[in-house]
Amino acid sequence: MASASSLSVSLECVNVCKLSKGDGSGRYDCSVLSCAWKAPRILTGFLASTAHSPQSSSFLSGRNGRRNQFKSKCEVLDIGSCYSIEAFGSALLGRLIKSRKHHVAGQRWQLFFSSSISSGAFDEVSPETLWEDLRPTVSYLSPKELELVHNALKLAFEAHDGQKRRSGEPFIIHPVEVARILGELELDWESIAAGLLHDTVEDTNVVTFERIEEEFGPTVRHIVEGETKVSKLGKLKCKNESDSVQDVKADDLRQMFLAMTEESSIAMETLQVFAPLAKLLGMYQIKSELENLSFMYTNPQDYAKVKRRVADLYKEHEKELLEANKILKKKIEDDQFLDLMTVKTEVRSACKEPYSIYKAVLKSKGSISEVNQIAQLRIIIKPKPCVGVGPLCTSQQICYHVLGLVHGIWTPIPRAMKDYIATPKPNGYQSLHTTVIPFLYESMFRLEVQIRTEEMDLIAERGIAAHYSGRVFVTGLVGHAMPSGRSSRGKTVCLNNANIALRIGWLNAIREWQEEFVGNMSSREFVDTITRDLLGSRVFVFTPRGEIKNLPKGATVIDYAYMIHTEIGNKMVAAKVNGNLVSPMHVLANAEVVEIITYSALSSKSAFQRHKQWLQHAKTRSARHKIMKFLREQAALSAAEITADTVNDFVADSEEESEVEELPDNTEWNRTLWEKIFRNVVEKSSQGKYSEDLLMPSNNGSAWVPKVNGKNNKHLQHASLEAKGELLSQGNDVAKMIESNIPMYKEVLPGLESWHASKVASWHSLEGHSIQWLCVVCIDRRGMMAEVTTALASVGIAICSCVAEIDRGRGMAVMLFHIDGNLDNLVKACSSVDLILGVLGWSTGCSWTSSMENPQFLEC
Ligand SMILES: Nc1nc2c(ncn2[C@@H]2O[C@H](COP(=O)(O)OP(=O)(O)O)[C@@H](OP(=O)(O)OP(=O)(O)O)[C@H]2O)c(=O)[nH]1
Repeated sequence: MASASSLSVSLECVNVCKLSKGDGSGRYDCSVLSCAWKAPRILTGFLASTAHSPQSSSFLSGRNGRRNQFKSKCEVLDIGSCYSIEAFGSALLGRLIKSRKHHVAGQRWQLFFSSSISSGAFDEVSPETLWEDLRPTVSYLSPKELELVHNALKLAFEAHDGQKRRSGEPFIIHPVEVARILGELELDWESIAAGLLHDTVEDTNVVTFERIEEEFGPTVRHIVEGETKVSKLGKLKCKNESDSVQDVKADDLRQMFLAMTEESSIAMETLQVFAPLAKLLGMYQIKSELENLSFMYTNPQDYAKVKRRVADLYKEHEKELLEANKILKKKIEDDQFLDLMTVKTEVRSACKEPYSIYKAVLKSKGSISEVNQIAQLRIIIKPKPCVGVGPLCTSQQICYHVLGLVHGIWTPIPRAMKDYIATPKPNGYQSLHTTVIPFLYESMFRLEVQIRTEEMDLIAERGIAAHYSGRVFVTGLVGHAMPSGRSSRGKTVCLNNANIALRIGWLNAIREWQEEFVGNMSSREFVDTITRDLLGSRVFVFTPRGEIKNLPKGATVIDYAYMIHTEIGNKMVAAKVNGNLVSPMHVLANAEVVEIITYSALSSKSAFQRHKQWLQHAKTRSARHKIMKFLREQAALSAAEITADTVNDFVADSEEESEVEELPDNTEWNRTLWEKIFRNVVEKSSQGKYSEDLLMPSNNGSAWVPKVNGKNNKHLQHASLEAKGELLSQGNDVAKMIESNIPMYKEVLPGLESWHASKVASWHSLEGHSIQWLCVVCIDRRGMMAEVTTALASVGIAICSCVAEIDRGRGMAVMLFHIDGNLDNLVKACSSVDLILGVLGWSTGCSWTSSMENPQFLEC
């Protein structure tokens, strides 16, 4: 049983919109379910928020107020930017209830339909008949919990007694159906009780929240109350708009006319948002139901064509499928290894779902009449919990053995094999896939074979619900039986926490994103982020330790760094792929080994500049958000005058640009920004530290202008510095050089300060006057010097002298240039030097003769 406390994801707010009541009540039933739920509550809220008539033949049968429902839904989801995976999970589940019946309507090779409430049995509905019907579904609960659920059912019955839908169906059937679906997902008793009671307070006078809390505890109340608030909000909204009754009716009528188009836009939304979310949550059954129904509504012609094609193919290949099934079963039965290692191995025939077939057609740019591969065989292995002494083999190894059997009897199609056991999908899905041609010499009938254990199959069907259900799983090692959990519906279950933890890694990613993005991202953006980043095509790369990391296709090193850890992304200065230094903008390819080089002492300015550029190359929204946050922080640190507004403007711009994933024309922006930073840093350095009289007056009484490289340099801003501790004097006291304030200097190369000072002093002494210098600290790599000098030359900076040192042990280098150039050029130069791959930072300044009492410096 799923426990409310069993999940690490605790979220503050659940927002849910009812799809439709389907009862013709004409009320505005958009709802917000707002409560602090744990993950299992996703499912309860999701169902509880959705009313559905099992008898309805329409996918979305709400009649009146539908338009408002959906308008409000968007508003609701955005309230206070409070969103959560529960919100989406809830809304998602809402779509499920309706779809149940369509399983029946659909021509499937394998049908299942759990509801046993028949439409003709309305008159016989009583608490006891309903309980008889529901009980088997929730039989995994303890006797005490069963009693509580039974009591909830009795109370719900009492509350809804006499209430009927237009169809004549007693209202109580809806909450019982909700409870049934929750029961099928094996959620905890509180979720199921709340499912039964979710409409009792709102729709009846019998039950109060206090009573629910008294009889069922605060958790059940919390869920029911949250759901009820949602519905009330919809009603209040109507009142607040102070519409007259006529107005409301007119609006209802208008909406009736719009209903048909609404249905298709709702179906479209389901396809675009909710089905992908079901996929994300690993709820493949639900995903398929939602997709097929939406497909039917959005594109009835193609839907019908696909169904016809499936029926034709089925007729055509039915015999082959049965034969293949038989051959495989025999092979499995005769296999001694399987006999030794497994309790049983099932072979099930299945058919690809209509919408999946259609997607494949679109992808191949073919036509529906060309579809020829729809048959699937699923081999579900149940390993023995304990064989002999010690581990004999893992359950995964049994799967690979079965794959060998399949390939031994049938010809596999080259490169069609997929190993989702070694590299599970982000939603936790594990299975081996291969496609074979079983009767190669007689027919081109293709068969997709999926091989997995019972445990993997459970996750394949239920996804997140399997993780948080009471069911625990078969251990990975055959021969090491873990303590057996409750046996649910005859299935052996054992705990394997490591596996579970591994598989819910993606859930943690969502949680992390949610924490990260609350307040920064609208609900819709959040859904987009998840669907795009987690559900699109993937690329698999390795960490230097050999762990597999899984990113969206097109992701760059930047995405990888941020996926590993926000701080890694923030401190990245370069990266290696397969041992070679690459740009962080490098687009990852499968099987690359990616290593991130970080540097903690990067100056804020430098970090700002490079991350600004990276922003355009981060493919994942998650990385982009993290970079934007970082940029704000760095901008604040770098220069007070780069106001939050400036950065916000920039961030807003880049958000828009990010859709097209293009590099911005950054030259103008860079220049302005860097000028600001330069001037600001210099000004900041002098703020509060120096009194006016310490500034050296010029001969003509105006502010003193330093002579640099022998010339009066008007462009240089200047500041005097406290003599205490920060002066570097060198040699025969002919020059003083002020250390620029970039912390990396001390760490990068030992003795750097004195090396730096001595070089500057010697240039100073050689020239006989102040000189301008630029120091670049970087990673030691081929071509670095050429790139830096090119950057300087390209903006008109003259290089008078240059020295460089390499620390091979650390793979770092420092270059010191005696330069000649004005501030504008220097700004441009530093800006482009900063973007050179492997540059960690730079500083610039000028030397002063010792005769000057108040040394001046320029720091960048
Ligand atoms: N339960 C579950 N099953 C999965 C998952 N991913 C793939 N499958 C199953 O494997 C089939 C083939 O998937 P893949 O081998 O990845 O092939 P693909 O690249 O063509 O999608 C899917 O059929 P399909 O017709 O391609 O379905 P669809 O995923 O395109 O809708 C589906 O039956 C998953 O995450 N969970």
